[in-house]
Amino acid sequence: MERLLVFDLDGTLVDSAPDIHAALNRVLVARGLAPYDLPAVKAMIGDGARVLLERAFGGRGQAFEAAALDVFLADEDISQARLTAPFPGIAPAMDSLAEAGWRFAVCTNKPEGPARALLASLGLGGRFAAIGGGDSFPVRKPDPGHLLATIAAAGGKPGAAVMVGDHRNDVRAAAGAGLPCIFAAWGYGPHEMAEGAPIAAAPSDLPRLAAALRG
Ligand SMILES: O=C(O)COP(=O)(O)O
Ligand SMILES: [Mg+2]
Repeated sequence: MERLLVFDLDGTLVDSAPDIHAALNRVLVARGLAPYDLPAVKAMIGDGARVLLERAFGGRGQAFEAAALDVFLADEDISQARLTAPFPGIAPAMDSLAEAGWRFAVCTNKPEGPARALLASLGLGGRFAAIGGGDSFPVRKPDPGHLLATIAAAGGKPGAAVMVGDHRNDVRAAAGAGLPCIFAAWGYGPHEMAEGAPIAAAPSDLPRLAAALRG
């Protein structure tokens, strides 16, 4: 059976925090609120754009405004890579996985439109059999339904799939869907979020770990 590696996007495939940081701070500063530093923003990523803004506004003692989410998502930095790039080693790791017969999908809590645009702007869009965004299905990670729907959209089978992600939401979605997850140590989540999942120190570990999980 054809094996499918399902990548999380922000913090796993691409280092998008610098662009998210810049766009978020523009929204805050335009409203007279203090900006955040990059590590603080990395710690707020993982549950989608709306929750990111709720956390950022909440941290400044302000209620979330729906209008701010529209401004944030319309910011070019969210969908056009300016500071964003694939993490070092991702491209060669995908090349060797593809040679070993793996196909790829993306399961991200970022809304699907910006996720697709971002991957296209990096020249990566064509590498994925499916891109499941945070608003593509009725549920999103950590709900396993998001991962299962993405696998189905890719024409894959959960029994031949592996998730790779940098957040507890990725680990829990995979556990709920009954498939293994590799935790990406290069991402934004602290290692405790692996919750016992095998940890890849670098993308170059992925071919070996994925093969061990679905040999
Ligand atoms: O947009 C987010 O908060 C998280 O996105 P991810 O699921 O690709 O990490
Ligand atoms: Mg992530």
